[in-house]
Amino acid sequence: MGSLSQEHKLDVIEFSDKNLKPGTESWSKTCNEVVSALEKYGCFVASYDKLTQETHTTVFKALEELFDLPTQTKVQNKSTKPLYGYVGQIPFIPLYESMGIDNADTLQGIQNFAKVMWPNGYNDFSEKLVSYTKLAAELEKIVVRMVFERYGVGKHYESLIGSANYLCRVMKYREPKSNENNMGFVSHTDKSFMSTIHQNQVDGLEIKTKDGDWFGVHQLSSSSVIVMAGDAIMAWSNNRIKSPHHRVTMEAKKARYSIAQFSFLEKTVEIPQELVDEDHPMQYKPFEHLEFLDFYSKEENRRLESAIRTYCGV
Ligand SMILES: O=C(O)CCC(=O)C(=O)O
Ligand SMILES: [Fe+2]
Repeated sequence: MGSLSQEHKLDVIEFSDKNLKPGTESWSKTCNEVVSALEKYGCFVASYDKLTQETHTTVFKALEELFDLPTQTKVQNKSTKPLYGYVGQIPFIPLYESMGIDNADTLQGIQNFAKVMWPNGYNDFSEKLVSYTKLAAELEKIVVRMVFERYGVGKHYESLIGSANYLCRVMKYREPKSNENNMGFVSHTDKSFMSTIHQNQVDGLEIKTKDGDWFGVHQLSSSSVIVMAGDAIMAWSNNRIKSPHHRVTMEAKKARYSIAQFSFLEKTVEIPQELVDEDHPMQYKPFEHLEFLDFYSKEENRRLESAIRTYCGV
């Protein structure tokens, strides 16, 4: 792997009560910052003060307990939806293990998952995890609203976000052994509309710029959440926002835990007509988000340079 560029750094944008009142000057300023960061790198760091140190600590303790379960229990995490179940024990990404939780912003969704992991009774895993996932979903909705307002299509926000379903993937990257490569997860773009990522205090996420340079994401705090554009918002925005390639490289001699939460829209996604004009001809046909996921889950489509372009590009 090539060396990392030191020239790039993700913007850090503050999300606190004082700049989250729609209609205020500081709300508009934050909308501008959000869109300019997304247009530049496809992601940014939200400093989200509702996410407390206590929630952070509680959630990652719960994840440690979860990943300490026997593999034969963890593989019971299955779903009828493509790409929603257990992933691990894969020879070319040996450090990586993850599980998927559908309807992750609801206590019920997490309880359905927890019942499978602890069939004989039960701890308070769901209450702990939901204290994070609800905040992550809320943050994502604020960001989406800001993007819509900034692009002058606020009137489409409610109907789009009303159809969002949240998949949470909880992840563990174990530390590499001395004879192992430190690749945690391969380069990819997310298939979501948007994603949020929160990590324990172990770094590893790397982002690719539009010019092809890779850089690491550092100095995250317990209230930092990375907000990242997925392929679906790239299509919806008619390529104004690009979903960035990213990967995980393990440097520390300590396990990394992270929580990625992905929004999927259970409706047809189409570019608002306001975002199509002579200078911005329509780049993508309308598509069903979950059918796109189905397409991507097929082996022959997993290594496409851009699955979304192949799927519905004009
Ligand atoms: O663990 C991370 O920081 C990133 C995970 C990721 O990119 C993904 O699950 O799509
Ligand atoms: Fe990702």
